[in-house]
Amino acid sequence: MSGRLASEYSTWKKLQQTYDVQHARLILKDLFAQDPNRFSKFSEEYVDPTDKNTTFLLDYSKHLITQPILDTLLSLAREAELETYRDKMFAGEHINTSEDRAVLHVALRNFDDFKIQEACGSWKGYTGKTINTIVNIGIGGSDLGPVMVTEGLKPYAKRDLTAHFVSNIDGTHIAETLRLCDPERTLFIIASKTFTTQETITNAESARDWFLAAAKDKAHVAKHFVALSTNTKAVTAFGIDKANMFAFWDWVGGRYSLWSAIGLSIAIYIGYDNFEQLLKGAHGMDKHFKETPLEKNLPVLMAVIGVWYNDFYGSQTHALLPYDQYLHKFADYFQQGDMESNGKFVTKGGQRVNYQTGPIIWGAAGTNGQHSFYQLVHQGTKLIPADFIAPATSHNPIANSKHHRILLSNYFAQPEALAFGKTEEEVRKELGNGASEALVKSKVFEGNRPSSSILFPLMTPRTLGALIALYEHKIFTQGVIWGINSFDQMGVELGKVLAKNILSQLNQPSDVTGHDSSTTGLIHYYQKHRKE
Ligand SMILES: O=P(O)(O)OC[C@H]1O[C@@H](O)[C@@H](O)[C@@H](O)[C@@H]1O
Repeated sequence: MSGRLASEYSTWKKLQQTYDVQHARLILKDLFAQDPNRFSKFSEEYVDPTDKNTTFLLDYSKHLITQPILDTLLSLAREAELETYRDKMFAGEHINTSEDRAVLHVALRNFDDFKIQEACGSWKGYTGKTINTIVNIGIGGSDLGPVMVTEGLKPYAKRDLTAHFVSNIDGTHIAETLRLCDPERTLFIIASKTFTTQETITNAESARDWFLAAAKDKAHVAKHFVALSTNTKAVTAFGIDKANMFAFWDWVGGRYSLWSAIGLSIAIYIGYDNFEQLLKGAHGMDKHFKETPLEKNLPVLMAVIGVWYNDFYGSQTHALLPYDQYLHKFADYFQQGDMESNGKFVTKGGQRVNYQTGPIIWGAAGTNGQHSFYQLVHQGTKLIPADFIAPATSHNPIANSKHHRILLSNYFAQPEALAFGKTEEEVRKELGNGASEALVKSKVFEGNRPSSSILFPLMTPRTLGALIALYEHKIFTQGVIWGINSFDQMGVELGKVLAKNILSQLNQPSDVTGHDSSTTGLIHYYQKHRKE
């Protein structure tokens, strides 16, 4: 985060040479054959420094690395002054330089300083009925975290409460959600750091109209609308009482905000005690990141291995593959977490980078992905590093855990198949003599496709907190190495500005001015065919 070009570091140059000379020889099958201790060397059990019961295993042995390569990757992190920038973040220095802000989501997990009260339960609606539904209206960081965590921790949910999340400006999203709600028993949580986001404010206004159509009296809004924001003025202008505003601060980035008041829907849904456990789990990982030597520092290891593929192997993407249905939003969440943080082509010093920065993050819950895109992961022409994530124990051990054993057999098998593949010789043997050459070739798995495996005992609030913080710090580390500011999001602005201009031109064809012929043609076609 010094803002220097990573390609200028001596260790970067060394890594490039190492790649050029060695990559053809980095074959997982051989690396495992040469060293029977490879697994124990390249795996680490995380034990939460504040709670020995929160653990998981990170196996990074199925990566195209040797000890000297890993050592050089860690030297790269040192040359980029990772430790200094990490300490600056924890000390509250303004490492978000473009916005001149501190980056202190880690302070929210130091929850002695932070309390939010449980808002539901005793909370009654305007007719005196208890609240049984919450609707979080927010987008981006004010939506994805609450959605991912409430899904992830559903087994801890209070069963008498339903949570909905509305984000898209598409009227279908709010309309379909409101169909499921009773105005007398619904609490709307308007989540927006800035309270100016067009989608959120428009959805909130439509929710308020829907509510008032039933409740009639504006005074009842106070019982059914709360706000999570940094912008008191805009919240009160909307008509939400200041007393119903849960504040937070500009040093909490949107995509790092589930730990703040933005987590209210999570706290209501799983209860405050469980929310606190989530924070504690993240705090444990913060401590690990802050205090563990880089050689054993799990987010750092994941980050530097990611840099190896991204910048030297030319991998374009990174897949997140949780073998846990509860984590089906995990990849969506880190799509924003990673891509909005590290999708930048300019360093903090303002230079255009001459290397790749953030990878494209994608994924789906296993085993669904296997029946969809794994064909390409196994036999396509692209190298796709992947993280396989699973719990040893399921919250739903139905059929004597038969489902879970099958799920986990797939979780173990896929990384094995990716790494070791199937040779032509093996295929030939299997098919016997008469098989065509084309058929033989089509059944070969080249292997040597790398992955990490993360295995934890059971999905608990504390474990999920640790896992989220693990990835946050991985993203931070990579941002430091690439010299970019991981904490602004200038790239989302241009489209917003253009949309605002176009919105004012949608009435009639003669209003459409100042665009290229493609954009003009598209808007004209829309104007011809709309029925409103
Ligand atoms: O929480 P608010 O202010 O509504 O922002 C919601 C989202 O807006 C987007 O444009 C991004 O910048 C995200 O980082 C942010 O989380």
